[in-house]
Amino acid sequence: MYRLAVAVDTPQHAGLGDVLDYEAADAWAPGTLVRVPLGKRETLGVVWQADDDAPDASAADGSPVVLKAVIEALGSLPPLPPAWCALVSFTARYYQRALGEVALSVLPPELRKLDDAGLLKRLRKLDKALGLLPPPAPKRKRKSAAAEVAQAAEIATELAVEPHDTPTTAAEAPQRPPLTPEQDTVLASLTADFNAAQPACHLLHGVTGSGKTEVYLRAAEHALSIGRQALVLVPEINLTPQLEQRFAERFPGRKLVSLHSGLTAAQRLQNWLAAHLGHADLVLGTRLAIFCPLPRLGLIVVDEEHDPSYKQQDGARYSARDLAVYRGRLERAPVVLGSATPSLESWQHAQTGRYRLLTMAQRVGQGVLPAVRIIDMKTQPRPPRGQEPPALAPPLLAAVKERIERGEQSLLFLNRRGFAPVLHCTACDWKSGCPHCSAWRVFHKLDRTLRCHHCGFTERVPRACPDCGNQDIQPMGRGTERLEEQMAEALPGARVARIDADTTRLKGTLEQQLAAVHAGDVDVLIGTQMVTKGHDFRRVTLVAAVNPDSALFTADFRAPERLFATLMQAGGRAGRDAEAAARSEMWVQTSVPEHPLFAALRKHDFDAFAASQLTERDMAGLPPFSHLALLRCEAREAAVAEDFLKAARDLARSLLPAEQLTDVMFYAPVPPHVAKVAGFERRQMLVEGPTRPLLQRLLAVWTPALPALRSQHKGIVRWAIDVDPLSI
Ligand SMILES: Nc1ncnc2c1ncn2[C@@H]1O[C@H](COP(=O)(O)OP(=O)(O)OP(=O)(O)O)[C@@H](O)[C@H]1O
Ligand SMILES: [Zn+2]
Repeated sequence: MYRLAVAVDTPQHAGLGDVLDYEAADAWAPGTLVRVPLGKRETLGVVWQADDDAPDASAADGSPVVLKAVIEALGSLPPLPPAWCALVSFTARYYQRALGEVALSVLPPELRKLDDAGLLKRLRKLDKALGLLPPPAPKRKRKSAAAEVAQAAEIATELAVEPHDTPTTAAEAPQRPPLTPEQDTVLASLTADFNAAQPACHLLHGVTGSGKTEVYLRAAEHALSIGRQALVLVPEINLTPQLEQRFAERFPGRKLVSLHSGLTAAQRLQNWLAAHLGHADLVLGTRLAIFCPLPRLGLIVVDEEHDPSYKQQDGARYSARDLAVYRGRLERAPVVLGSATPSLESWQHAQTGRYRLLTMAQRVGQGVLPAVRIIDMKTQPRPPRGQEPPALAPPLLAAVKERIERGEQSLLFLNRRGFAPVLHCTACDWKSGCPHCSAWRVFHKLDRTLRCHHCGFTERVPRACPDCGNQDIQPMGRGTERLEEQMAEALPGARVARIDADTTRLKGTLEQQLAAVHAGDVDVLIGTQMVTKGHDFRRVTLVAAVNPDSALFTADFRAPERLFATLMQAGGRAGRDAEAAARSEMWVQTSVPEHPLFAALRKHDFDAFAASQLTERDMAGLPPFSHLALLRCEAREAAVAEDFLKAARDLARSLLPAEQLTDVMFYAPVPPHVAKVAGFERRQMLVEGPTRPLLQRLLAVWTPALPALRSQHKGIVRWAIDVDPLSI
């Protein structure tokens, strides 16, 4: 019998250690999926280590330990590669989570339901879909570890590593535009790096419309041409269909799969299998795709690398962008981080030479960036008493009308969905608060509901004020739904459309709506962030940020960086067609026009903006000049949450060696932006270390001590550590 150390998803902080030992008749290779008993359940695990030499274990007191037996190995599947195990180990360690939790959470959920026979069926189905010969039926009984390893290797070679004969000849040669000189330079630098002993991480800083996607396509083409696989990450699911289409057109006859949360469980498993077995040449996906095993990985692209959605916001709060850099090093694959507005972290790495900076400063063709107009809302004429100001200042409305007359499109960006962010009573000043959260409930007019965007609590809009019975309750402020209504009124005859999370709930609607925009069936498009990223709109010549200020008035030190990126991205949707570029405009309505970010925006000067922000960060000792972790917790009562955080701080101080006590800074526990959600008070405490290793050393001793501390603080319902937190 063999002893296998297996990673299983034990409850968080159960104190069971990282892996559990089981016995098996075969020494299954590390990375093999197994079904094992856990308590009364049967669960999926990943073999982490197989020990040939220690069949009889004994406890510290000398009595033999009785190990539970592995129920079944999913031997039809080649083991997950060592690089996958290494990436998962690193993620667990760095982000302070249990190994098994990370390992299991990044596998397709469908795998948990399958036994080996079921898995074999899926594999057969996949082979049939790909027109491949069925794999040899793996022997169920294995005789020795050596035979097992040999067989695994055999299966791996047969299934995974051999490139498959794909009917490339039948496919029409795709159209490839000749590269611009900038693209050419960038690409030469990238392709040269494929031969490097240790390929670099590249930061591709290319203005919007400079043709970054074309660079990704060519780099992927190079990777494929040398028999490797390419992994391309995008921030949002809604960008995958478009990119998928561009890649599919460019690589006819190649197998391309996508991985994102919008797929059905069965699709996700199929695509993951195709990648893991090496059948897929290209994998396109959102952040979860960073964990997709790829036996021939040769290139990782992270598009819009600055985008916050690369950070997972629950469970293991990993940054897929940062893990891409790590994975590239691990698997010796070049990494390309692309953005028109890189994160200041990546930008700083490029300045210090840790990343290789590649620049594309010109738009493709004769394209120029839109002229930026900042409207000072303080100087706009005041509306009559009791009325709200119009959504668009008069000069902006006139500019939109002009576009409509010319048959051009305008895009109005408002990052707030619903009709109005709050309803209020004109008599007693009642407001539509959420009873469970410290937030307003948003008025959605279409279905006449009040909805909390934090806990989901939804009610019909009351006919009269719940407090005083007054019938006159009014919307305050403006969301996309209301903006759409107001634009339809202000622009009679215009075709106004709206794209946000509410209009795109049904599968396929987003694609339809975008197609209508591309086809020119829309004059004025209203949307949230969703429409500002990545889209290659050819008819848009005016983009307006209707109310961007709210993004600035938060305590988060990244607020200006984020708003600048959002506005640059949004502006980047205008004038993408060279012919119309010269008359394209980006309008910004703000009551703080003096903010330096608007001056930089007007000049499209990312470098200057980044330099000034970095100086401020350096002076304030904020990232990237320091490293942060955030301890969050929730309790019914705020005092309980605060006491826990204070106790955790004292504990951390006691764990730090005396000479480092002054290096690590603990901020006071504070409520986050929304302090109460679904009835629980949230509090958080920021820990700041001068270097990553120092902070990591503290976390490595601190986190394991927190479960015991929590049990002394009875009211704590949840706690978690967020390493490199993005929103504070
Ligand atoms: N070498 C080229 N010759 C002609 N057209 C090109 C070339 N490269 C890219 N294009 C076209 O230019 C447009 C903009 O390119 P692309 O979408 O790749 O820009 P981008 O840098 O990714 O922009 P964004 O950051 O705004 O998403 C696309 O329509 C693309 O097809
Ligand atoms: Zn709520």
